[in-house]
Amino acid sequence: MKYGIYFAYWENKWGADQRKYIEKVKKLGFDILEISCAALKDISKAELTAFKEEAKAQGITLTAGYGPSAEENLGSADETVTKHAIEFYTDILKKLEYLDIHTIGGGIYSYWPVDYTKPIDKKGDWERSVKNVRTVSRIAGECGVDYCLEVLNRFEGYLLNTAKEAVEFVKEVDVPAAKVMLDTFHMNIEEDSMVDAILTAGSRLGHFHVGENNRRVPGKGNMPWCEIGHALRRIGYDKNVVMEPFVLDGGEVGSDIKIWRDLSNSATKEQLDEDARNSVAYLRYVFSGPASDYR
Ligand SMILES: O=C(CO)[C@H](O)[C@H](O)[C@H](O)CO
Ligand SMILES: [Mn+2]
Repeated sequence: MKYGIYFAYWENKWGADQRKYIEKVKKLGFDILEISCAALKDISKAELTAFKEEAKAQGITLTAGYGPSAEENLGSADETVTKHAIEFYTDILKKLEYLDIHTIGGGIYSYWPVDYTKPIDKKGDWERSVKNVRTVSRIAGECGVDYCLEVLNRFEGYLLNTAKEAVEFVKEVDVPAAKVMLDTFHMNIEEDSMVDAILTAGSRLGHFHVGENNRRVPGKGNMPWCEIGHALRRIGYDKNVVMEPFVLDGGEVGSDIKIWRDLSNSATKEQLDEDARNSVAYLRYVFSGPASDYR
């Protein structure tokens, strides 16, 4: 398994300049930096090249996350929206291919965060989304990218709330590049058992986000990390484990993630870095070992 962190731990804007985090995460002991596709929308070829070269020079693997806007919703009943969404993903996937990024994950079958003041048509949106994710994940496959559908908790999404639903969805899409993505923060709200959810996803698990129950760095909350690691080893998971801590309030990120207090306890930049460094060392230790080993 390779271990990473989402840049937004340090930022309050999705579209922030993310290149500087490549060197930082390398120094902190990570293998991966996860970036937001928001930064790729209007990026120049020169900037893309600089990004790619920096990652190569530092020996860092890049992955991509995204929370699509309502205008990029592949499940929308409005054909203008779904047409625009398909064009948007086609452009992003080509950029990911150029950046040598092989994983995109998030609520990329719908939009995020969902506006619950509007009526929800789960059945209709599911059908439209399966059809349009099929189109987009075929393009992803041609670009060498795994299109990973993140299971989100009920307050952030309504189409895929459990691993079981995501497996059904991915089976209906029936394209090899379309995979299930789990996130321990969301699983903790929706799943009966963390272990059973991972076993349910099995070989379809394409990407894995880790975070505590309150979205602090792994090791600072109450998640059963030993059992989670054991379940990942049981399914032979050898892909990416990306931590997605959110501890800073304020800005676009604080508002979308619903951070209404400073979960960092007024941490300095150095303390935030130190927490990330210790957390990835902890995860490497807890998640390693033979499939039969609980320790
Ligand atoms: O878990 C998540 C949201 O709660 C998602 O992984 C990301 O935050 C989202 O895709 C935004 O990039
Ligand atoms: Mn996540």
